Amino acid sequence: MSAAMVDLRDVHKSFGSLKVLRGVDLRVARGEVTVILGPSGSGKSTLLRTVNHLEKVDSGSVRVDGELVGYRQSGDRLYELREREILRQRTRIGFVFQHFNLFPHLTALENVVEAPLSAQRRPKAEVHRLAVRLLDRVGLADKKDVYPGQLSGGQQQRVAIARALALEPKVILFDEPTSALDPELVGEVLDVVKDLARSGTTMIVVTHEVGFAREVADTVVFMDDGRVVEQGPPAQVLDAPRHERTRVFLSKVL
Ligand SMILES: Nc1ncnc2c1ncn2[C@@H]1O[C@H](COP(=O)(O)OP(=O)(O)OP(=O)(O)O)[C@@H](O)[C@H]1O
Repeated sequence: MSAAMVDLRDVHKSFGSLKVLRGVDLRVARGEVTVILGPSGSGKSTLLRTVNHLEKVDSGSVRVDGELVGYRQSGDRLYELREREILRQRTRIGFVFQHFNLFPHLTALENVVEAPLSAQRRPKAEVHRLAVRLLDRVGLADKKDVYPGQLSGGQQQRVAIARALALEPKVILFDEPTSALDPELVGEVLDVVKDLARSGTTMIVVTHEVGFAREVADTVVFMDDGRVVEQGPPAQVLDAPRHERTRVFLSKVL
């Protein structure tokens, strides 16, 4: 069993003949923030989606908090878990998408309480108190009864973060959480993610925000062409990259 909160070993994934992940190893320690950078199409989103079994791996293994994701092992054989078990695992792996994916017909508060009530069957009063606290934490205490359509993109994304936190996940995965936002709204969302980092939330963040990576990441991973090309502390990967491909990428984005 691994001490890492997230542990990927030799993960391969293809779509038809397109090899998108070509043997990825990734370990994220408890309480640490890993930022994944890389060119468009390098496999970052696909990698993130394998962590909660939104994509099934072709080979290799994914573990979260020591538990194999999506499969049960018996002897040498792997059996895919039933849908219900997969959904149970997903409740402990938060996911924040580029496009928020809030329910438009539910208020901010109702969006936050939905999964803890339906998937975790926790007591209503407790979940409501938690949701009010979380909306306050993301700076939206006064918006709890407002529908997503009346919120800015940055506010919607902050509701989505509160919704992920409400499941009390072991890790939160962020897939380009600010890419769909107007530039002036990026900072308010990154500030919430920074606050989570300070409080010791384990996170994997796919982003193009190199400044954020420098400030917040414990580990920066640079991916290219389905492989982890380089990983290490921000000062190493961003300021003294060892690989030519990392240098070329950074020279384009910095
Ligand atoms: N469900 C799918 N079916 C077929 N091809 C896919 C699927 N999902 C992703 N791909 C392809 O896999 C490759 C990697 O995509 P992925 O989204 O993981 O890259 P990325 O590094 O996150 O890129 P970006 O920064 O543009 O989001 C791309 O060529 C993409 O078109």
